[in-house]
Amino acid sequence: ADLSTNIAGVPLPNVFFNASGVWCQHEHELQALLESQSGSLITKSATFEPREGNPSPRYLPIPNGSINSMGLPNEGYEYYLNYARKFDYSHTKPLFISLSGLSLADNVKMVEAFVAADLPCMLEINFSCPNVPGKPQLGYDIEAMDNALATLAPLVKKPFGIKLPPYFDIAHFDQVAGVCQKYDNLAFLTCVNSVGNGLAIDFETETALIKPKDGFGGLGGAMILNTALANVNAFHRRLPGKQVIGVGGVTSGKEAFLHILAGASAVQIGTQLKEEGPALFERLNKELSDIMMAKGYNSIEDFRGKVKTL
Ligand SMILES: C=Cc1c(C(=O)O)[nH]c(=O)[nH]c1=O
Repeated sequence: ADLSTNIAGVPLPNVFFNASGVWCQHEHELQALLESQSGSLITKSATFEPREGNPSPRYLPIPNGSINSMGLPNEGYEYYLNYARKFDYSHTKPLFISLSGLSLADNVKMVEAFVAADLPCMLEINFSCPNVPGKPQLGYDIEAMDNALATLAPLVKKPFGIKLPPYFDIAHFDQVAGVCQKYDNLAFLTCVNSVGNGLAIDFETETALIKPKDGFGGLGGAMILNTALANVNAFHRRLPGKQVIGVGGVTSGKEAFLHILAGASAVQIGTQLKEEGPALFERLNKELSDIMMAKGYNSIEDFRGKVKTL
């Protein structure tokens, strides 16, 4: 079956790529994604200055998923800007760049640098990092998000996307969609980031599993699939002129199929990629293709967003 798709008109040979933050902080990791069967690749969310991030242990697999409080470790935006400059855009797969400034001013400076470089890469601005102590995430401050978009959208000029946290209230879906609708070049939403500030405790040692933030960290993996599907479908229904990239709980072709059925135009993988490595993408392509053939679908558009209701 044909797993190709496009985001803001940019073709992807297949729907799969990494979730920002996983297998993408350093060039050798990005190279492994480039050589994998992924349909694209996205860099670790960049801040203006390089960051060490939080003390370890800061990521752990747990039953049905993972918990992390990485603390935005990254090489600084210039590292990723240089990578974007050197990237061979004749590749079959496009490059996405994730930006996660610690302030609007930092996001402005990074966006301006990328726009000035005039590169074909796609920007995904992260409004939802849950793990920077003292920095409440933009995604849960609707006014701050609107203000950020009012500043950043005109600067970016070309189509771009934002990475959103999960929402759990219909009124919030309505409010966030209302804000996003105002920005014509906001072309896609990536839903969802980790479910913020969970707590994993070891029964034997009676101790939190990860070191930062008293053990509080973002939850990912299988346990967040149904929250992710709801966010993908909520924004797919509310924003027909925009696209949604689905992420959360994809461990096989089956969950990818469900994300697309919910409305996703592409599918990112975090926890499962962290655990399985880039060979995952060959498996997912085969599993999704087999599912589509079994159901009589030839392309993504044959079933995308067509989830039925009772
Ligand atoms: C960019 C920081 C993020 C981090 C992090 O670096 O702690 N973890 C997540 O689960 N999501 C994020 O957006």
